[in-house]
Amino acid sequence: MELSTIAGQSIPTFPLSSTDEKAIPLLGFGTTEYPFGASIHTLKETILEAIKLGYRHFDTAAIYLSEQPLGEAISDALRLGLIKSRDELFITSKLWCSDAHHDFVLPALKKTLQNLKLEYLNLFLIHWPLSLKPGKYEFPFQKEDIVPFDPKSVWEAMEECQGLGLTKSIGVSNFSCKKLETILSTAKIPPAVNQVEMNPLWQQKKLRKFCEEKGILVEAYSPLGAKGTAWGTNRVMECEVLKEIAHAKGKSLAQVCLRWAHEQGVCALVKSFNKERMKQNLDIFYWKLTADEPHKISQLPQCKGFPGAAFLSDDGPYKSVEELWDGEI
Ligand SMILES: NC(=O)C1=CN([C@@H]2O[C@H](COP(=O)(O)OP(=O)(O)OC[C@H]3O[C@@H](n4cnc5c(N)ncnc54)[C@H](OP(=O)(O)O)[C@@H]3O)[C@@H](O)[C@H]2O)C=CC1
Ligand SMILES: O=C[C@H](O)[C@@H](O)[C@@H](O)[C@H](O)C(=O)O
Repeated sequence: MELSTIAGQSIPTFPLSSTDEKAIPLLGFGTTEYPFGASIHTLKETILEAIKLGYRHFDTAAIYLSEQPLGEAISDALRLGLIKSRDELFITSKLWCSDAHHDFVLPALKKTLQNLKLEYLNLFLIHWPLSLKPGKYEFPFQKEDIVPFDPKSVWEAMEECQGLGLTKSIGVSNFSCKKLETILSTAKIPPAVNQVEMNPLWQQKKLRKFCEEKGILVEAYSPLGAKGTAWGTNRVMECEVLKEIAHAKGKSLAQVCLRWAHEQGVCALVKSFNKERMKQNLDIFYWKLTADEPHKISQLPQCKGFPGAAFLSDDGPYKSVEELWDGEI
């Protein structure tokens, strides 16, 4: 793992693929919020502030409504000289489920690039192993819009996107080991990343071991439990064991969660639109957890924050959370 110094901050990076000279910074800035787009009018300034603080990795998605403000912030950062070139940034976006059909993937990526005013993404992910009727972007979506998902043809289209140079790497999100196996069984380009919920209360031990064996980098979303969102809970931020560790270290509970994720060898994506917390979340690289602390964390009872009930339908493809996560819940 190499250390790259950016804007006074050192965020460790990892060389994700041979097609991307820009290694992935192992801490990324999340741009979703609940409800989606709630602070769309201030988001550009927030992201610009994040760039000033030293964030270089940004996670967006077509469904978040944050692609456009992120693109505007990047243009402003270049104009203001905060960065010399777009190549200094690592930008991820995601294919929404209504575009998870072979012929819709490339147009969706082109639209994403247009929103971002960029010529390429660093990473393009299938957001969920799920398809919705094409053209439907309402959120929350209707159960009757859920249609069968064909991983093989969607992945082929993702590979075409990488082949065209419109994204340097491709990957998936919210995929179980079994669903990754399905992709790997026909893939010409294996997924570089699986972005999943991961925090001290949902540690993903089995999935992480599988991904490590296959050379797939795990990205941890909701590393603080996403308190206050439809997909999160306050359980992580109110966990007594984490509070005790934070108190003993003189760090915040959020910093303990992010440091723990970092020490587990994953890339953590954290969202804060508050300047002080944005700063605090960056300060996780110059101290360590002591040996007994990860041990205490590893003993915490596990409880998934977002089982994904919205993605279930009586007509399938997933009728239960066990089917959605292939029993890994
Ligand atoms: N692929 C997928 O399906 C998903 C991907 N993601 C990605 O992962 C990113 C991060 O996950 P997310 O779900 O947003 O949840 P997080 O675990 O990052 O939690 C975000 C919440 O924590 C608060 N917070 C942030 N920092 C601190 C701190 N230091 N102290 C106290 N509270 C804090 C934020 O509030 P405030 O802003 O007020 O600081 C916000 O309410 C997303 O933004 C998105 O990019 C997320 C969910 C699903
Ligand atoms: O009901 C669905 C959820 O809100 C889901 O869409 C989000 O968790 C999303 O995956 C995200 O990336 O933020």
